[in-house]
Amino acid sequence: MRRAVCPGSFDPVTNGHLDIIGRASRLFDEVIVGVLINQSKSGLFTIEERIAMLREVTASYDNVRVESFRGLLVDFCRAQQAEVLIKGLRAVSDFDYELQMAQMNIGLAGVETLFMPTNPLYSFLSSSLVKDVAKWGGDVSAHVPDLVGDLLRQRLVPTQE
Ligand SMILES: O=C(O)c1ccc2[nH]nc(Br)c2c1
Ligand SMILES: O=C(O)c1ccc2[nH]nc(Br)c2c1
Repeated sequence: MRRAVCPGSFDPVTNGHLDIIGRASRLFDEVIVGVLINQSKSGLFTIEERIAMLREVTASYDNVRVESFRGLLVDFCRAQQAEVLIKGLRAVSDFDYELQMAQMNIGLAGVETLFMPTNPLYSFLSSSLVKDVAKWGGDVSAHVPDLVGDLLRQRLVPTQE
């Protein structure tokens, strides 16, 4: 059983994330989307909300599971019996940090990291950019699943000038 973990904050999930998750689901028997519980940073959406959004938008993939985790990513991989991490790469600038993490994770627990080039359509996307644009009333409907767009609008009353 070939399992892969796809980690992130997913605050919220974007079309870029969904592209990576969908492509990974076609390569592995099972993909576990790991939502990081990060005590030091409070996000826009709660962990439960992020998990609910992810489960909703990945419902059509029968081999994708969504779980949250805290602490070391490699411990989560071991607990899930996943040998591989899957990460999207949007630009060369992503690679520096990702390479460092990948080398650490191999060293820590022999967990491999496979990088997937993001669809060029989404290479400028990030959850934080989407939140910033939505906060000021910008239209992000092309960049996030409809469910997420609706929740963003509900959560972020456009900030008045
Ligand atoms: O949601 C995040 O923080 C995040 C970060 C980095 C990421 N690389 N690939 C994916 Br999918 C991904 C998700
Ligand atoms: O949403 C983010 O912050 C984020 C960061 C880094 C990322 N690499 N690939 C993807 Br998809 C991705 C998404």
